[in-house]
Amino acid sequence: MSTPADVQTVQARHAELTAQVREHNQRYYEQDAPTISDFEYDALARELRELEALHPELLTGDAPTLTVGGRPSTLFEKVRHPTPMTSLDNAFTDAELSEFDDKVARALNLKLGEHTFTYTCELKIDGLSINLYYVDGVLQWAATRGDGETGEKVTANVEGIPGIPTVLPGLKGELEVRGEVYMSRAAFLAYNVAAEEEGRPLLKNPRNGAAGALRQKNAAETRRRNLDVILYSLGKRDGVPVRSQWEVLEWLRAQGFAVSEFSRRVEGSAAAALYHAEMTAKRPELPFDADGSVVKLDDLRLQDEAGYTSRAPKWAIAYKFPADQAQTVMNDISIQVGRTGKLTPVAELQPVQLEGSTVSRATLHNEDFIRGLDLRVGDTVLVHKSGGIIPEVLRVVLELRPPDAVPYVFPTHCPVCGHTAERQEGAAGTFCTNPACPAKATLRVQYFASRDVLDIKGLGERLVVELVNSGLVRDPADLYALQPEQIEHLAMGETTTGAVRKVGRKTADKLVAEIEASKTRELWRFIRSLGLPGVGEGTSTRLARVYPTLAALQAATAEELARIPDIGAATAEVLASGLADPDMQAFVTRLVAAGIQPTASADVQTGEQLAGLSFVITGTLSRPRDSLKAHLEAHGARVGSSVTSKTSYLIAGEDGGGKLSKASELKVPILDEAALNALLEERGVALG
Ligand SMILES: NC(=O)c1ccc[n+]([C@@H]2O[C@H](COP(=O)([O-])OP(=O)(O)OC[C@H]3O[C@@H](n4cnc5c(N)ncnc54)[C@H](O)[C@@H]3O)[C@@H](O)[C@H]2O)c1
Ligand SMILES: [Zn+2]
Repeated sequence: MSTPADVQTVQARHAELTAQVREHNQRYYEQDAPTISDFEYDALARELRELEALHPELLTGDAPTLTVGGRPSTLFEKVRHPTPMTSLDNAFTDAELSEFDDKVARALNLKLGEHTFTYTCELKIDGLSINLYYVDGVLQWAATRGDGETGEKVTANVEGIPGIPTVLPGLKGELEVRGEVYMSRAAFLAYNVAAEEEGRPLLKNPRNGAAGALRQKNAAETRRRNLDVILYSLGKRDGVPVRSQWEVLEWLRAQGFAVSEFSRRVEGSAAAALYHAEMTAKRPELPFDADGSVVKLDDLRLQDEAGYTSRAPKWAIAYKFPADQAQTVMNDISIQVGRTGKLTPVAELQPVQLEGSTVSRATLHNEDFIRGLDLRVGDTVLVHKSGGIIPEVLRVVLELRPPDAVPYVFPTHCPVCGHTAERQEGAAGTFCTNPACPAKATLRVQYFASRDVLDIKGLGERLVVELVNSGLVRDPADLYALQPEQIEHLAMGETTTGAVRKVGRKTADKLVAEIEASKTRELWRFIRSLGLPGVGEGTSTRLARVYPTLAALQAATAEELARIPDIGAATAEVLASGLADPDMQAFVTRLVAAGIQPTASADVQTGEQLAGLSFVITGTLSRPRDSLKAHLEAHGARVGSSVTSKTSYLIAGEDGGGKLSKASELKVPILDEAALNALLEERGVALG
């Protein structure tokens, strides 16, 4: 018998949990911005379900335990799913999986212990569900799950995702194909590396990256995230000859849909548990984030017979993986100084096992990241592996904070050289202000020589440290003055017995030859080597298309730079001031004096030499305007009819008229015919 006091606490706890689950649902499904991890969420939802099972009188019709997902966003057109999209119930142990097996038997009125079901086991991909709707074999729309009844139409955002055929020849009637849109770990990590380098916000995790990309209106950003899809089930399926889940997967594959290679058909729930154990072991090396396996009754007829609860099928269960996060103590925060002089804080952790490896450090990105988490030395923290690879601090376990822990004060001086460190306007990072900081010099030279920049073979990290420490090299331009006799006696590393290994004459000769050969690398590599904030491979390539030499780039103004596609006004400002910096000017001058001779970028192909440029033509020229227009367009340029701030050049013949004043007002450079011909020649475009 429960006392009134018990009833009150149960009611209070129920109300509290209901409010929490509702709030986290909204953050997760509607705002794509969860504030707790899935494991913490699952624990809350589970407690709530258990409470409701014990006290069914607490259960109301609008309980979050009975609903699916969140409200569809008003940003998108809404669409009703022909058949509802459901969620999945969870299991966390082998015992719970076996309970599920019994429940299925009961739902089918079979005697316990006298059945062995065939199951199809799949990975539960951590992405966003999608419904693809076809009529007579033609894709009509793609929609998110939304609240299960009504989703958001995101057809344009799935275009270009490999593995979604838009036409299925020979099919009549209605078809719904369901699956998961996700960001692969590789795409996620690549996105974040570029974002960090270019100063854009980082993605929290692949599922967030996919959800954000699918549910937004900027198609360019969606493409940038390189989404993938895996399809795994059918809703309406007029005329599709399948009798089992396994046949559904085979049919989908035969139609050209992207299908998982990790699925398996097994006999009995013990074999399903084995599949789960195998996948748990495989998890760290999967190409995508997965949060469990899904065990589905294979026979579609039996599925129909078993039926659904209000939110999930009775014939399938999500068997969740154990937590991929760990709790540990942060002993200290250390500071690393990077190539740009950026001070990066790093969490020094009490070593902890996480997904098969020992984690003892995690990047903390910058001062704001630490402040956002209110991270203090001595705190207990939750860590996980971002993209399955990079250790990251998720949050502080506040209940375990030592009473004497104080807020972290970010250093005001460079830990390597002792000069002042400052935060720059508009940037998240704090930078060492000493242009001659040895940490910077070493990393700048290492960066310059690295494979993605000048690609100088044989110039390893250790050797660069020696070159900087011996005073031979203070910046990358010094490399070009090196002589073999200066290098041959330097240490290059240790032998297996611990003795110092010298460079030696032969290697020194080879290295000097490699350095010499790098003088004619593609221009974009030299642009990238300048280490301008926010300039990765993409931006370097775009800049190399517009500016034929480093000197031309150096003279670029912010207005000019802002005209280049994908470079915004803010980036243009940062670039222009970076280029105008006296140290940068001196460095470029020294590079040029060292005799570099950059070649046109290899990715510029015939037909693309003028890509990124937009022209307006005015006045009378020596050739017909139409033919000039066609010629420019044939090489990738755009030719507009009126001068705007995005126009790269105004080509002016005799009697240019009003467009000339417009161009000078907007500071658009004006080319006469001779200047145009010079530009074309520079780009390797025939005069036409
Ligand atoms: N962190 C938070 O604040 C928060 C809040 C709400 C929900 N969540 C998380 O969201 C999930 C619960 O949401 P849910 O309702 O989408 O249920 P679910 O993710 O547990 O299961 C249903 C979904 O699994 C997906 N799925 C992936 N692979 C599948 C496969 N092979 N076969 C069938 N389905 C497959 C489908 O999209 C389906 O809709 C949990 O992981 C939960 O932790 C987290
Ligand atoms: Zn310094």
